[in-house]
Amino acid sequence: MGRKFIVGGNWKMNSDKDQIAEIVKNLNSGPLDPNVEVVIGVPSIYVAFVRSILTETIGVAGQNCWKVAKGAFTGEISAEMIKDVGAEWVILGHSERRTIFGEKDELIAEKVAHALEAGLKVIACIGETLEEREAGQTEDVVFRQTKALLPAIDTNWENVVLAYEPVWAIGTGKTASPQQAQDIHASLRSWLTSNTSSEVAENMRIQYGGSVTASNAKELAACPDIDGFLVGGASLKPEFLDICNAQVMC
Ligand SMILES: O=C(CO)COP(=O)(O)O
Repeated sequence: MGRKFIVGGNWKMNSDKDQIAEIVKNLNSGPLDPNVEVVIGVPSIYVAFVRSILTETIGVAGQNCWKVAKGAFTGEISAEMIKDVGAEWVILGHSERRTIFGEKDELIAEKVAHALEAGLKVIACIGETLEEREAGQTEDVVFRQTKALLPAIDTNWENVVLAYEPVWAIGTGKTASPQQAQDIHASLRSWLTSNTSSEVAENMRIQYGGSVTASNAKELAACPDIDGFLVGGASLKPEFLDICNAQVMC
């Protein structure tokens, strides 16, 4: 069986209740390709609201969580809480968490381990900065970021999706070319073969993220190792449906 295409929307810190009602109305009315899994990452405070109005065929994700279930961590939210209010997924290790909030590989691994233990599925993000790409370090960086996750994931690979998001392509309008993205996805898959198992590598869904829009989605979706997208800005717009349906339209 092939890998099921999976498209995530990452709303980041955007939207209010009125805008959410509008976006969800659009998603609920579709049409959505039944062969594509769709998940939307919403601000935690809106998870319950989104879950209550969104069609059950679309998953809901938190965009971050803390690494333990409960305790004296003022301002934090646990994986258990995200699950309790109806989300099935959490996005972890996003480059904005890494750069703005200083999250390191080790902390991200702890979060991934705990989220999986709590019963959430995880979209784990990796990706190089422009400086790292220009210094020829792209593979070193994404392999290092993925390696840090291995003990955290252990045998739980079926509940993990990897999102390759080159930092220089996020929110910049500068998409990786299909070839650039495909090259890294293929290298990651062969790294997974060597460092996990050929079964894990073959089944692992690797999303591409970074300025994905309805106009570049089809070409990217046609690449053999691109198994979906993680979409920021365009996930707030009606074109998100076209991105979700990109695979059937190519
Ligand atoms: O960060 C992203 C998704 O997680 C990508 O954001 P953009 O699609 O806005 O570039």
